[in-house]
Amino acid sequence: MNTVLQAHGLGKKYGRRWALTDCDLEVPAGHVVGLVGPNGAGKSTLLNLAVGMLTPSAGTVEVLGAPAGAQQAKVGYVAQDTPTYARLSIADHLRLGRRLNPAWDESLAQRRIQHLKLDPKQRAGKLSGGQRAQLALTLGLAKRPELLILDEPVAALDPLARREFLQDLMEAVAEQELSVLLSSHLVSDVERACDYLIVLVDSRVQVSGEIDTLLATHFRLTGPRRDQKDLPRDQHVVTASHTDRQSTYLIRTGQPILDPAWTVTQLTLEDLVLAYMGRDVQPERPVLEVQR
Ligand SMILES: Nc1ncnc2c1ncn2[C@@H]1O[C@H](COP(=O)(O)OP(=O)(O)OP(=O)(O)O)[C@@H](O)[C@H]1O
Repeated sequence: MNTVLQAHGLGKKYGRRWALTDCDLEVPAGHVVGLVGPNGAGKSTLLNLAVGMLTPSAGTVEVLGAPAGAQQAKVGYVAQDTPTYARLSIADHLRLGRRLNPAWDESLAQRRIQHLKLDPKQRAGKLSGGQRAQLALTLGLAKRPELLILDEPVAALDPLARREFLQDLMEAVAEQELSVLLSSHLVSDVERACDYLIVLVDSRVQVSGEIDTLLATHFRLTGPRRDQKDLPRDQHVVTASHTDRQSTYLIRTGQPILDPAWTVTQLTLEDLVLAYMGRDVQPERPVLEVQR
């Protein structure tokens, strides 16, 4: 697999408290990857380590084949609070982008600002939260990076702006060789824009893989009560719940489910994400990567 980001045993400590511990993760090239996980899972810490804004307390992280932070011209980053310079105008921001980035795409930047109906003379400090996010996202896209890292990029946008932004992002990916890693709490946004999913809980990757493959290999089985140990070995249990008479399993398998006792239903992406987010962090049988 061609990767744009690789973390091995990665950890970050703030004072005496670990924010991320022993994290192993690979992000494949050529995808829009959605990084999903509960609050405090370590997503922002991981992304900050990946762009070199933080230094690891343990382990390593490589981006585009080099230590994090060494490829700044090729990596675009929009942090969670979409920081901009309050006293600089939008036009100043674009000027700065042009000066600092060798591959700067001025026409893309101008087009987006115009389309967003933003006044180039307006200072960033006077923009609304959503407009500021759009400015930061415009700078990230116009940099024409090889890897664009976005920490909750659409959180401050209204639903229409969110949809348009994700559309722009997908177009940019289709037009150029761009890989994207974005964190989000909104599964619907991940579903719309991403083709690859990573679920991170407590610094651990619970599942990762192409979304189509994940959806084709995860099922809900409902039927008469049955012990987990009586399931076929190729059926990896993600979650299980039982009543006196009935069992419900959420399983991963690459094999057909032949047992007629089960009612088999397909999962939505939200079902799948919630199942992995809600279960114990250390699975009985590790379910790390789903491949066909
Ligand atoms: N500057 C900091 N100082 C101390 N602890 C921190 C700091 N930043 C994050 N943490 C802690 O590290 C852990 C991981 O935080 P992080 O922000 O990486 O999680 P996250 O997955 O991005 O969460 P969210 O989805 O809420 O944004 C949390 O327990 C958080 O309290």
